[in-house]
Amino acid sequence: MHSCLFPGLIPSRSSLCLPSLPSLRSLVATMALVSKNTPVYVALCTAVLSLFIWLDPAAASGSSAGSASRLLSPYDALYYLGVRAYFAEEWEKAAELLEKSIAARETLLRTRRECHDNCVAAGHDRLAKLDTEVSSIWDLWAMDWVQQRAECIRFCLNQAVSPAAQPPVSTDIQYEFGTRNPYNFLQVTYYKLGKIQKAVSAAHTFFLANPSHLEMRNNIEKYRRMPGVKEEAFQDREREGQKHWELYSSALQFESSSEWSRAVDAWKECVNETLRKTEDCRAQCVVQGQGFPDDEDTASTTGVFEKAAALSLNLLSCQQSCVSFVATRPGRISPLEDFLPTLLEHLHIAQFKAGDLRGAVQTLRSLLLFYPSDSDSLSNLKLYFETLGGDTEAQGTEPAQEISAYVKRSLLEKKLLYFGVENLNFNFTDPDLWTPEEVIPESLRESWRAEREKLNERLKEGDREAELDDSGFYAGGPVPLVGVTITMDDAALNGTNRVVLDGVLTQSECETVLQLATAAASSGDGYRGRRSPHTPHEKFEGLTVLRALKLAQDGLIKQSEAKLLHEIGERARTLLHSYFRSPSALYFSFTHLVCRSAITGKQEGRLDLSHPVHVDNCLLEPETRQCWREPPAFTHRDLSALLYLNDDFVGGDLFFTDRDAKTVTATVRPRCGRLVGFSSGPVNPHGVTAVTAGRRCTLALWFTKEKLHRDMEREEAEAAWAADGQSVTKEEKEDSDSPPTPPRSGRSQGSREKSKMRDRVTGGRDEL
Ligand SMILES: O=C(O)CCC(=O)C(=O)O
Ligand SMILES: [Fe+2]
Repeated sequence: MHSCLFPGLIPSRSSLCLPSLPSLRSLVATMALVSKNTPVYVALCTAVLSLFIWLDPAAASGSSAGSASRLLSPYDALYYLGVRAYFAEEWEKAAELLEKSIAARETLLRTRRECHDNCVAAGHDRLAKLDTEVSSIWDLWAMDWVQQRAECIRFCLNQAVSPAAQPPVSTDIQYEFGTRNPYNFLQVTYYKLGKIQKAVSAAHTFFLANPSHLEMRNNIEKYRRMPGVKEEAFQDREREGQKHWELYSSALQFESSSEWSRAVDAWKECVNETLRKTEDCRAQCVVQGQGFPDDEDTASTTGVFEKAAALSLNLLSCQQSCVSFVATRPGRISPLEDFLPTLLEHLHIAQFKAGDLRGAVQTLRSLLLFYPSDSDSLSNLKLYFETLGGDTEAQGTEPAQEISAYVKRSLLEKKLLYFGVENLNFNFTDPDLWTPEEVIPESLRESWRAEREKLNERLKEGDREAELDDSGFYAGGPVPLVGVTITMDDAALNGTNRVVLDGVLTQSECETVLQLATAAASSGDGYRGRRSPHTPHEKFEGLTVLRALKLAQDGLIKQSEAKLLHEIGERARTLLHSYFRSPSALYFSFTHLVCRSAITGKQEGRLDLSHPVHVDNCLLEPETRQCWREPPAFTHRDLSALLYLNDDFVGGDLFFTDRDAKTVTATVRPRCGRLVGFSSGPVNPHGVTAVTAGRRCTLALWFTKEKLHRDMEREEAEAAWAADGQSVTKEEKEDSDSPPTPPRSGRSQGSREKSKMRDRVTGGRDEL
């Protein structure tokens, strides 16, 4: 029941085409699983769900724990129903069910924690017998203890949670809630209901965990401009679970303003809150249940002890992973490394600065439990002792008890886990950097050493980027167009698979395309000027080839101008395909003519960028230098290109950086006919400096090696031209006299309608 409901959503989702479809990775993933039996399956699932809700009235109410007659409903079922109501545009119902599913999940997590805590002591009396008995009797007492604990937890959960809500939810649902996607649905739902304050807090809650979601960023900006929307409306509804991050930020702030005693308080609270949250997470591992490791064949052929070992290893691994869970900020993919030791490091320094030397010694001793031979910590300890003078009592301060217990328990878990890795084929990713070498089996250390050496090799100056670019492109091929020159290559641009070509457009071609941008912007069709999704100080206008075609059909621009836009894209593709010696065909993935204009009067003291540093096909995480090829990044983009049209503006330089998103490795000044090409992956983080005066126009192009991801809109424009008997690859003579023709296909019409919706809060597909 828990996993059968997703396919039911797919037909609704794809057929309704609502303006702001929350990105359900899981829905898309499940789409592949939809078989020809899907409608039956969907109907069955829906029927089962309705029956469940009918049998258990508490389900629809998402009732809270505490009374046997009103048991807690499964939050995933409520969520599915809420999403169904959303796609059926039943907004009241959607809001009610989505809220209930959020509340039911909160209650479930709280109940599990309570049951865990209530049952900690269950069966302890049996444990006392372990020392007194031997052999098989010993086993029986141990099993008795397990059963007592199990019975206690079962009883506790049954008091409050319906049986259907007790098994773990599917990973899809975990992902949905982990990425706060229910708030994405709620944002639209409340907007539709005219409940703007609630829409704002839902938008804000979602955006905090999805900071690169451009559509939501636009929505938030629109909300900010709405009369009556106050700053207080931007509330994080998940704030309760993120207290330690709030404390972390304020502690850092106190530190930077040298308010040491306030910093001490904030760091202490942050440590406590982090420990509390870790315990909470670990309790969930115990109560929600653990499956066997992946290899089910082994699990089914092995005996009781091996199964028990597999299960306990899974439990330990889940508990260890809480370190990463707690250390990952909302909206980040990776945890902050060494989180707890880092907090202690900050704390002891703040204590020292605030004059609490005894506290500083205690915290430093706690830190030394993680890194017993760290030379900086040891010399700090010496310094603290010296400062304390003869106060031997203070010098002898023991580490904090909870930290000692934490380290001791963690070490024991790691020992068991590494034993499993070495001898039982178990996979375990250690979330900590402080794990002492002696806990890690020698064979594992050996293979890590080899990997590290390989990486170090690669990190040697100059070698680094070239080694890591796996795009398949290989810069340095010929440039097959007369008049085009290579102005900067990899060496000049200080990177890999980057190029600047000049002379790709003539001055008059630049002027024509610039006029096209002006005409499109003032036509009221196509994209209207809207605030840049990247900065409030600039306006953003864009035009695709298909929209240009429509403007031409409506007689607002010349056909030849629309075709020129198309043709110069082809020119760029030919040049870059050859220069980068692309091993496969390159398809257009997305192209638009885009202008960024400084908003006058809003430029004073600007510190932001016109386009923040990013990588085109993955999500860059500068702290870890990782780049995640996953949505909302445009993961299918392989090659990026910018064909510049003018230089009469201030600012607006393109720059490349290192993966830290800070170290600028090359800068390119736009000018008419200059084409910059680069592979879209992690070797090429880039950004655009603020445009502080004038308008900067560019034809931005992205290519993909996968035909599946080619730009269908572009093909639609080509088909329309072909149907008219017009060539689309050659420049045409002017045809300003030809009468405007209506759009040719339903799909074109659809696109136009979409463009009209663009200014609404719920916005359309984001094409940036
Ligand atoms: O306009 C530019 O120079 C760069 C724009 C860009 O990086 C992008 O749109 O992804
Ligand atoms: Fe880019």
